[in-house]
This record gives sequence, structure tokens and C-alpha cells, in this order.
Amino acid sequence: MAKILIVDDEKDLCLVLNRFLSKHGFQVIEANKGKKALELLSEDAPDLILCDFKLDDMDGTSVLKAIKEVNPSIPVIIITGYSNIKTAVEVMRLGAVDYVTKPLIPDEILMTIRRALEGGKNGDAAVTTHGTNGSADVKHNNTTKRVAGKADPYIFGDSPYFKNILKQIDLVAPTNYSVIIYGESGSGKEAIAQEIHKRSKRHNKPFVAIDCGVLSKELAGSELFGHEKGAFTGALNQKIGSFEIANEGTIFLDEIANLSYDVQISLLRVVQERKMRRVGGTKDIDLDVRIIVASNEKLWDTSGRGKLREDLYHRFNEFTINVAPLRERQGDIMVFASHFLKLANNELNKNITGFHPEVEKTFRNYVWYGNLRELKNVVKRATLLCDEDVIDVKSIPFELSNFSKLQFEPASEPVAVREAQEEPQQQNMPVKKMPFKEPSLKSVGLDAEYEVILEALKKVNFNKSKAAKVLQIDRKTLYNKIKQYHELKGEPYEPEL
Ligand SMILES: Nc1ncnc2c1ncn2[C@@H]1O[C@H](COP(=O)(O)OP(=O)(O)OP(=O)(O)O)[C@@H](O)[C@H]1O
Repeated sequence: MAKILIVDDEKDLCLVLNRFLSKHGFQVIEANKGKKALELLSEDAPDLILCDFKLDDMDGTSVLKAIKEVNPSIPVIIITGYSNIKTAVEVMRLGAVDYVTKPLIPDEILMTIRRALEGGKNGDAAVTTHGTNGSADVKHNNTTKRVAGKADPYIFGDSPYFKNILKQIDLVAPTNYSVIIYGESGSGKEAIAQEIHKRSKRHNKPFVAIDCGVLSKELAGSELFGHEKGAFTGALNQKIGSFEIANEGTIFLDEIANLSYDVQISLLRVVQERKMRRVGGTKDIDLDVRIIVASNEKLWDTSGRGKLREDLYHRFNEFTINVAPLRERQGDIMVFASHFLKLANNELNKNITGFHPEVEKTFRNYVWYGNLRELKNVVKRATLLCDEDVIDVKSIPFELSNFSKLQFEPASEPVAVREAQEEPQQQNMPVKKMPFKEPSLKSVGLDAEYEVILEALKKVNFNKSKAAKVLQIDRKTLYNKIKQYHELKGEPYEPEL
């Protein structure tokens, strides 16, 4: 029975989650503070942590960092409000395995937990030792290491963007060149690395993906190169590292710049001499591994700041692929949305046929901080919620469908965002009324109320309980007002929690 640690300062929510997860056969422990969570992590050895992003005593980033220091391989699922999605997406780089957004939907939580316990990152539960079309003969229940196997399928469409990427993949795949893939979090860097492997002569050998952002300083060497029995305290048995597992195949090192300087020296030896030694070992092991690295900042800058060895950078820099953020690939958004809908339909045994035009418009105008990962999550959740033939506005997060209206501070990527917007002038505008087609006294009143509600929501970072307090109404009344407003506009809205 898997043990789950719930970390949330909302005691009621903990209680509801505890009951729900216990009913589904999990053993549940709770912590209402970050510090308590860290204590329980050491004392109770949970198998997975479900952690609210905003706690009274610690913010999500520090909790996650602290958790990963104690146990780098424990899967952590972040609970976040959609208003914090941008930060949550960044936190994924610190090693969270996935995120779920509020209001929480029980079935979504259950699916996400089950996937995470199977060892996958955001639906990519692919943990086998042999190639992209090989069989699964060894399981590593370890979030830092993924070896390609039965995962969600990738698509490479025929838009100009895809054609260009595929041209580069085809060019480099047959060679032994190292490749650097640049792109924002969730933009599909690993998908491209896998495609290079698939189209190379190494295709029936292992593809091993390592999330270097999650490796602790102490264990990174042993994770990558393995260790001999007794090499250090705790090395009870010999361990084969990722490079040896990937021998004759391809290794994908995500967030490469996070590796410590010592590990970078060992890595340089692998790249230069094609040899490595296990930690504590005395024997050289010959290696023939193709290296693909990924980063979301330019490695030249990283090496300029002394974070990445310059010689290593030059070794990697044999071929570069730049993955554009989703918001700059307007033409691909609905192609991916339809693909993710097909996957979600299969998984949930549903038959939703497409997207309402209003949803398509919303998708095209949104910034997608988490790129494909965020789109996939939104579509999966909408498929779960939707009881119509097509995904309608009420099944997508309120903050997303009202995105342009909720923007009243400059976005952090104004250029990219502006380029991607059909109506650029709407991007940074202040809170605006959403006038009804035919104003009545009721609609004018609601319009004014809605404006005040939006102001309050913004003030408290879209925490609806806090907004209700600011507005001196209870949470239910707040939901009802939002719901009423949307219904009057012909946009039904169903808050869940
Ligand atoms: N071409 C594609 N077709 C279908 N799904 C894709 C494709 N590319 C990416 N995805 C999906 O989008 C999500 C993010 O992709 P991926 O892990 O490759 O991104 P990434 O840039 O490596 O992310 P990170 O930097 O956070 O590790 C995954 O769930 C993946 O399955």
C-alpha cells in the first residue's frame, strides 16, 4: 500500500483528500506546515508527496528544494492555483513530477498519483531498459531516470515549424554528433531527443533520460557513472550508472548546467576518451554513448558565468536545435490540443469530438507558460470535466478563459507574448469590464460587481477563499456570483471546490 504525505495548510482540504485517498487504498499522512512535512519525510518514509505550493511557513520552491535534499527520488506533485501556474511550471524544473491545479478534481488527483507512482513524468511513464520500441524488462521507480519505452506517443505534424525541426533531426540523427536542444520547460525537448535516437542507427539500443536538475550533488556521480560496493557510506551494493545502461545507445541530459563541477570533469572524460570509472572503482569501462543535452538557457552564457566548463560546452556544441515556445507556434496549438484530446479520450474512455470555437480562441491567445505540458494537463482535465460533445469554456480553468482580462501587469515575456497575440493591445491592459450585449440594470450591476471581484482576486493572487474574505462574503457566495455572471453572458461556469 503506497504511503502518501499530504502537505497543505488548509486543514479541511487535507481532511477531504485524506478520506478520498484512504478510500482508494492509500495510506495517508498529513502535514500542515513545510517544516512538519520535512520531519515526516525522514520519520515516515512516504512514497509520494502531494504538496500545496503556498504554505504559511515556507513557499513551494523552498519546500521542494528541501524535500529533494532529503530524498531526491521521491515523486512530488505540486498543488497550485492557476494564477500561480507560471511559478509552478518553473518549480517542475526543481524536480516536481507533475502539478494539479485548484479547484481539485478527485479523479484527476488519483490519475496523477498513479502515474507518478509508476515512475513517469507528466504522462510519460516510460521506464524500461530497451529502445523506443523495445520491451520493458527492468523497472526503475526513480523520477530522475527514464528509459524510453511505452509512453504517450509523440506527433510531428506538417506545419513549417515541424518541417524545419524534422529536417534538423534527419540531418543529425545518422551522425554521432552531440546535440544541444534549447527550449522552455515543457516545450518538447525530450520528445525531440527521443526522435533523434529513434531515427539513428542506435534506435534499438537504450535511450536514457536524466533530469540533472534533480540530481543531488552527492549522488549525481553515482547516478551517472554507478558505484562499487562500499565506495561511500550507504553504498551497500554495486550500482550500474546511467551511462553504462545507455551504452551503445543515447543518453539525454536535461538541465545539464546543474551538474557540479566534479561531475562535469568525469563527463568531460566520457566525451573525450569514451571511458568512465564507477565511483570507487579502479577499472576503466569503455563507452559508446551518444550524448544529447538540453537547457532552457544558452549554455554559452552559462559557461561564461562559470557554471558549465567551457571545454564541455564546446564538446557538446556540435549541433544545436532551438525549440520555439508554444505561444510562438500558433498553428500547432490546436494540432497538439487534438492529439492530447485523443489520448485523454482513450485514457478516460470518453468520446469528446473536439473543441468549442471559444476554447480554440482562448487556447490561441494564451501564453502557455508550461508549453506542451500545460496544454496536455489542461486538455486532460477538461476531458475529465466535460459532459458535452465538445470541450466547452466551462471545462477549462477560469484564469485561462479570462486570461486577457486578468492581465493588468506587464507580462514577463512581453515581446514573445505580443507577437503571439491576435489582439496585441489587449495583453497588458488594466482590468476591464466585460459588457453584456444588451445591458439591463441587472447586467450593469453584475458587471460592476464582477470588476470588484476581479480586483479582489488579483490582490490576493487569485486565492478565492482570501478574495471572499477581502470582499466580506463567504466563498460560496463568491462562486455563485462568478457563476451568475458567466451564465448571464452565456458562458456556464462550474466551480468544483
Ligand atoms: N511532439 C510531441 N507530440 C506529443 N506530445 C509531446 C510532443 N512533445 C512533447 N510532448 C508532450 O509534452 C510534455 C512535455 O514534453 P517534454 O518532456 O519533451 O518537454 P521538455 O522540454 O523536455 O520539458 P522539461 O524541460 O520540463 O523537461 C510531455 O508530456 C510530452 O509527452
